[in-house]
Formats: sequence, C-alpha cells, structure tokens
Amino acid sequence: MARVDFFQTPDLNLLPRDGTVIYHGPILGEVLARDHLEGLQTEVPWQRDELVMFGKRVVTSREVAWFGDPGLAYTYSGSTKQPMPWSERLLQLKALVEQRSGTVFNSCLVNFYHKGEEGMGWHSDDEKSIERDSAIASLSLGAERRFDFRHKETREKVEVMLENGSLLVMQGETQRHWQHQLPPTKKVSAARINLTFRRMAR
Ligand SMILES: O=C(O)CCC(=O)C(=O)O
Ligand SMILES: [Fe+2]
Repeated sequence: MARVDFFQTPDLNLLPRDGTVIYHGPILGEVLARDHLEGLQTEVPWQRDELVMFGKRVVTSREVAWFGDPGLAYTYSGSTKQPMPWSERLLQLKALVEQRSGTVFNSCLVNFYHKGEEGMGWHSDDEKSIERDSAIASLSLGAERRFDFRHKETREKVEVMLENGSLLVMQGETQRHWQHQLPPTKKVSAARINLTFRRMAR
C-alpha cells in the first residue's frame, strides 16, 4: 500500500526567489557536535577579526581563523592573508559537509562566538576572491542561534534557527541578491562555533 512518509523532509529552498538556501538540519549527533566544539575551541589559534566600519578600524570580540588548501591567498582590509593548513578534525568535517552538500571546498572560515551578544552584521559573501555563485556550506556547533536573510531590493526577510550540529547551504545566486546576519542576542549565553566552507577562486 502506498503511504506518505512524513518523517522524510525534502530539501526545501528557504528563499522565495533569487537564490537557494537549503537547511539540512543536524548532520552531527549532539554529543559529537559538542566534542567538535570543545576540540576546536582549544585547538584553533583564534584571532580577533579586524574590520573597517564607517571608515574606522574595529576589532571584534568574535574570533576567527582561516583554513584552506596551500597556495590560496585572500586580500582583506588591505592585507593579504594565507590560510592555515587543514587539521585532521577539519578535514573530517570538510569531508562530511562535502558529502552532504555535493560540493568540494578549498577553504573554511571559522567563527567563534563566545556568547549570544557576539554576532555578525548584514553582509553577502560575494567578494571577488570567492568563486562566483559557488555554494557556501555553514556548519554550526554549540548554542542554537537565529540566522536572517534579507533581500537587497525587496527587503523580504527569512529567518532560520541554526541548531547544534546543523548544516545550511547557500547556493546559486543567493549572495548576489540576499544579505545575511547572525543577530546578537542577550537570550543566549553559551558559545557557538560556525564553519563556513567556501570555494575560493585561484
Ligand atoms: O556564524 C554564522 O552562522 C555565519 C557566518 C557568516 O556569515 C560568515 O562567516 O560569512
Ligand atoms: Fe556570511
């Protein structure tokens, strides 16, 4: 007898137009996700991020690290940076994310938010150094946080909760037409690490 399997969720596009964002939900079990969170917290040589905001140099309390294949370089706020070599743990996570997203990545920006009050403002990941219209896969570990999308012209908004161990993939024209942010919140005190796997242009 034919039946509908309600437990199998299809890969639905969260965006109504001009791009594709797929939320895969948790792809790591809770215990394994915690283990990776703690491992990365201690293993990664974290550095505060520096950005220019309204013409002023600002240092964030959010910390970052950039990993990638040898030979990649990234010019950012006037300085050229080299990625750190992949660690065993990151190669493991990269393989999992590649398998789930169907994309091969050559770099990963890792963000460490110590608490809910740390976030990331509206932006698109559309720099020239990123391969145009390539997929960006975002793996979340630790505290569950809200993630927002905003259409650049229509200002439509889409929100999604990023659970511990979950995978979100932004693809197609998403970065051309939409911005995203991780809003700061006083409701969350626990730490979160996010890994965004990318394809940098060579
Ligand atoms: O922390 C997140 O979920 C998003 C990070 C992000 O947008 C980025 O690194 O470009
Ligand atoms: Fe981003």
